[in-house]
Amino acid sequence: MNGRLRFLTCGSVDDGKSTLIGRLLFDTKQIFDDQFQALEKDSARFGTQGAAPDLALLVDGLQAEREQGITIDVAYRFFATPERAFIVADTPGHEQYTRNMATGASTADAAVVLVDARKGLLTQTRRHTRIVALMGVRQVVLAVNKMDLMDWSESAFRAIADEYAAFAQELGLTAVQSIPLSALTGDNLTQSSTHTPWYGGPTLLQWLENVPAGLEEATPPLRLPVQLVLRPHAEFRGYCGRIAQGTLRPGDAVRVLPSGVSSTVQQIFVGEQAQAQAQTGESVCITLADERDISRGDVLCAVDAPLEMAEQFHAHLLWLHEQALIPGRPYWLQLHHRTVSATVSSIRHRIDPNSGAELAARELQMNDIAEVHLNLDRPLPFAPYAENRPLGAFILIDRLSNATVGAGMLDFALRRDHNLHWQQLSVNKAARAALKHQPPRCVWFTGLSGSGKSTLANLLEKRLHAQGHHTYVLDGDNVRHGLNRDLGFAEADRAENIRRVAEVARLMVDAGLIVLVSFISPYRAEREFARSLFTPGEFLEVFVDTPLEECERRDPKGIYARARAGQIPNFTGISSPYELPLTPELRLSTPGSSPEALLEPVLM
Ligand SMILES: Nc1ncnc2c1ncn2[C@@H]1O[C@H](COP(=O)(O)OS(=O)(=O)O)[C@@H](OP(=O)(O)O)[C@H]1O
Ligand SMILES: Nc1ncnc2c1ncn2[C@@H]1O[C@H](COP(=O)(O)OP(=O)(O)O)[C@@H](O)[C@H]1O
Repeated sequence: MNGRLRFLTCGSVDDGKSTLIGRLLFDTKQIFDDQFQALEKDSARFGTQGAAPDLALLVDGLQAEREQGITIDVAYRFFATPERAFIVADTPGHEQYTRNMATGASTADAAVVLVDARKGLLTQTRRHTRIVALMGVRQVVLAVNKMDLMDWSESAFRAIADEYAAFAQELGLTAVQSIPLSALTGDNLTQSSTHTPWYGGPTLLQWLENVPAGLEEATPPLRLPVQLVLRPHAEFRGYCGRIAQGTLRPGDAVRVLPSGVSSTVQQIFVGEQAQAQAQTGESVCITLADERDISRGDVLCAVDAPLEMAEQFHAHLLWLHEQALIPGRPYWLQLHHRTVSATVSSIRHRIDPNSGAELAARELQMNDIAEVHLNLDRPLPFAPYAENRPLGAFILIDRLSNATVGAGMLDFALRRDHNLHWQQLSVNKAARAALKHQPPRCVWFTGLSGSGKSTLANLLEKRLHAQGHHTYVLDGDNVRHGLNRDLGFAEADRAENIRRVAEVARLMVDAGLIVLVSFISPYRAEREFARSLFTPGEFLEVFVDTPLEECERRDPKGIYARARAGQIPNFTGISSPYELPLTPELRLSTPGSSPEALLEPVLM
């Protein structure tokens, strides 16, 4: 046996993926008799192949069944020949295809890229190959399918194979094999074809049986990301996870990251069994000689070769959501088993899937691939994806909907943060606030233009000032003339606008001030980010709740009239969204009340 091979299939819809997997299962005798009889019946009713069994129905049928139940991103099928066992990631071909494909590719040893011989290479072929290469899959086979419809033309095959080889070479895929085949007839799939005397290479199955498997290095040093801490009773504390690299033996000295504390491995369990050794790819539960504070997301490393830690990265990112990626907007980032807050600080460039050209981009749309700079809210242990997939692969999650919106690969740490250390200052926030005899606060007014944010913030400042408090008002109109002069009103600009203002407000609160912020701040994501910069109780969100009609009626700057006349694009409430605050500390409904009356409870 050549060990187990994990592979995935990809290509455009209708290239014959289901038929190909169906035929592989069928020809390697993975299909039970009763399934085959059902298939013959279904083929007569729904099939596209006349009286012959339609093997695509086998896969599609299972898929339909699956889609009725819980949604599974990727289904894994198992089959085996005397030579090898296989796990094929079947990535359903609907609109979430790219996401599923990326998930499948992240654990695959090899990829089968299908093309329709009649169509040749398409954008989708190139995009998928790019993702496969990006995800670190080095073994790629091009299955030139439907050769029967091209009369087994050698020249047609060569043209496609040569074009693909040149493309693959650019991506660093040097060992690409192209195979002329027909998934429908089975030619060159599991049996050598009599139609291609000019082809001397392997069948697809031979290629799959012989291609090298295994990705992660089994060589030291040890890296074990902790997935779970087991504490069934007071005497036992086990740390469980899958070894990402290296070997592990009782007595080994380990260092825990990020904390840096060290200890010695006491016992290693694989399942219920105590073992003398475990290595890369094995799921283990270990105990340590000392009581250490270790939690999910920590990484155990060889004591003398700990992982690098960083919080700023150069990375490749695949965007997976209809809602565009907005630089500066905070997302959750999950790296091995740790979740932290992160922003894309800049999009270096987007990559053209066809040519590989580097294109300028301010946002990323669904299925875009880009190189970006990432900013995490704290340093994490990591390895470049090219060196170790489990320690360099991350996903981005929307903070409000919890949807996975991006998948990426860390390339390297940006050295900048290594030279930057928080200055330990002896006069701190508490000392500054004490001198001012006030608790520092950030009062964040949000609402439509004309809702009354500035009026209320100004009045509140006047009152606080009269009481002897130290205050400052940050107002959209003013800040946009200076610090944020470079920003407009597109979604990405507004996100950056609020990010900067939130950071400024944090500095002012750190200075001991009561800061009153008055910005439309239409997106929940940015308001939540602002909140996250402060300690609990320090940040007060005040929703100035005035209906759009009332704001339009007031129109103190005549701005709504111009927006309605089509003179102002992306106008909040008209052609750009305002996401209502869900749980503000305070909601002030302004129609029918004076600003003084509204602020009375705040000042008591
Ligand atoms: N397209 C568009 N949409 C909304 N508002 C616009 C726009 N263009 C200019 N203005 C004027 O800019 C003020 C809002 O700026 P903000 O920085 O508060 O906006 S945001 O928080 O970034 O959404 C806002 O001022 P306020 O009326 O004080 O809210 C408007 O006068
Ligand atoms: N209860 C109220 N609170 C605040 N403003 C009010 C209220 N009632 C009427 N207004 C009027 O609404 C307008 C709000 O404008 P402004 O404070 O500049 O809003 P924003 O800063 O949200 O754009 C002002 O003309 C103000 O006099």
